[in-house]
Amino acid sequence: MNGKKYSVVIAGGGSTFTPGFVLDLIKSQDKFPMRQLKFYDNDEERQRKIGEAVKIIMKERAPQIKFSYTTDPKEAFTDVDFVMGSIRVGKYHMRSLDEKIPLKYGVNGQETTGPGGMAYGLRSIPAIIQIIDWMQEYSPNAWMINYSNTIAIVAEACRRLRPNAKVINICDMPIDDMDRMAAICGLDSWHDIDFNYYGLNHFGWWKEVRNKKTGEDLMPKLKEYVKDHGYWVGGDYDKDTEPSWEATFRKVADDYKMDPETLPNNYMQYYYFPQYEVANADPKHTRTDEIREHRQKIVFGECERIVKAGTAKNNIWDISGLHSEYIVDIIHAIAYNTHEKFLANCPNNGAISNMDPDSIVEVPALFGADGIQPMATGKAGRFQRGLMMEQQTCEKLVVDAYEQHSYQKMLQAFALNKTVPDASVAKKILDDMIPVNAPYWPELK
Ligand SMILES: NC(=O)c1ccc[n+]([C@@H]2O[C@H](COP(=O)([O-])OP(=O)(O)OC[C@H]3O[C@@H](n4cnc5c(N)ncnc54)[C@H](O)[C@@H]3O)[C@@H](O)[C@H]2O)c1
Ligand SMILES: O=P(O)(O)OC[C@H]1O[C@H](O[C@H]2[C@H](O)[C@@H](O)[C@@H](O)O[C@@H]2CO)[C@H](O)[C@@H](O)[C@@H]1O
Ligand SMILES: [Mn+2]
Repeated sequence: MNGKKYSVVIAGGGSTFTPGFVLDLIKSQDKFPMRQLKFYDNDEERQRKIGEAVKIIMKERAPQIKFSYTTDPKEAFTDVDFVMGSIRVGKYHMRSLDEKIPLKYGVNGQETTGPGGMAYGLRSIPAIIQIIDWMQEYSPNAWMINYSNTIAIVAEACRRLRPNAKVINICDMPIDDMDRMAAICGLDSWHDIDFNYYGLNHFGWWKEVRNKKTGEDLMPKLKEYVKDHGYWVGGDYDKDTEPSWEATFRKVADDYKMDPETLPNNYMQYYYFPQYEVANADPKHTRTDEIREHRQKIVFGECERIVKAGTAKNNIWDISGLHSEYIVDIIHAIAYNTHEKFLANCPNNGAISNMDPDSIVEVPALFGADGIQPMATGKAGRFQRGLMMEQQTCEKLVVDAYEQHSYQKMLQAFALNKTVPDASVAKKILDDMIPVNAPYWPELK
């Protein structure tokens, strides 16, 4: 340990994941000692509901850490070592439209994939760039660990618009999938697994999965299980897993059959089976509605209970999810220069030998004080490379649309996407999305 105590700001303090992240930071004071924790949000009321509960949590469990929350960027981003990006531009209101507008035209509506994911990505670009600029102005030595989606598009925008910024774009889906692989193989957690993985964000495959301790190749055992059950573990492991997530993890059994040489990221379902997605969607009740009825209700209800009770004793986050442990691991690796292996979304530069150097890819990387060192993953398979070239071109076209304020580029991004059957459908979806995204998108001409 270097004796230093760190200062962290969560951008998106009103995020449903904030309390869990805070509890994990508190739990990790031995490995990541802190002197200050701040929240920043542009929705004062939403953030206050979480902030007031966290104030009680901090007083009871970590009084040594100075806590505050603010909507003032200078106050938020001054004197910090790490910025955690957890914003949702347009909030759930816009996510609901990302999901429902495509479904009006028989196209799957989803948070980070298809037209919904591209719409979300275009909204996120200016907000993330702004946060990067505030960080660089007020705390020039800080690192930003960005979770804010659509990661693939945000990462391409960072590559183009802020190539030297200290930002790492991460995703916890492969970690969640590997935690399931560990459970399937009778191991404790994803920490017991070594792996070779490549792809784009929410669009990837495992080439190798091994027992980190013994070196045993776990792929045969996993393939035998996954072909029937996907990544669904069931029992105690999945006692709190929501029905739509159960369907996703079970669907991996079909995703896997598209290439039995590898194991798929569960997001492949949206690209392999778009007709299945539409057939099983309810245009009037999408994932956002489920979250409003579940995660958001639970999180804000628990914060209200804590404030009313005046204590955080026995709160629901004491056994926190995977989401935030992963982030704490990453921040620790950078703070203490451990060069541990995680996954990052970054410029390819040869990590996948037969993809363009300027592709944004999701690959294993060593995380340290100097940022990330992406690892060589070898060649993409012919099937995977074809899929990736199309998808990453869509992602690049969205950033073209942002930079050039171009309707044509955004239309091409939608029309090229594997989830959209016809350019005339792409146009209808885009024309419906433009007015509702006016507060967030550049004007597309
Ligand atoms: N990378 C990953 O694998 C991963 C995993 C889980 C969640 N996420 C992402 O984390 C983010 C938070 O998720 P959530 O469901 O908790 O969202 P949420 O809607 O509950 O909270 C997001 C917060 O961001 C705030 N916000 C929106 N625009 C802002 C801006 N310009 N500046 C400051 N604050 C702003 C909102 O007011 C809200 O309080 C989303 O982008 C989600 O997609 C990513
Ligand atoms: O529909 P949501 O909002 O529940 O989830 C969308 C997000 O799903 C993934 O994150 C999961 C994560 O994989 C899991 O370990 C746990 O932490 O829950 C997260 C949210 O459910 C995905 O990686 C994110 O990018 C999505 O935003
Ligand atoms: Mn993700």
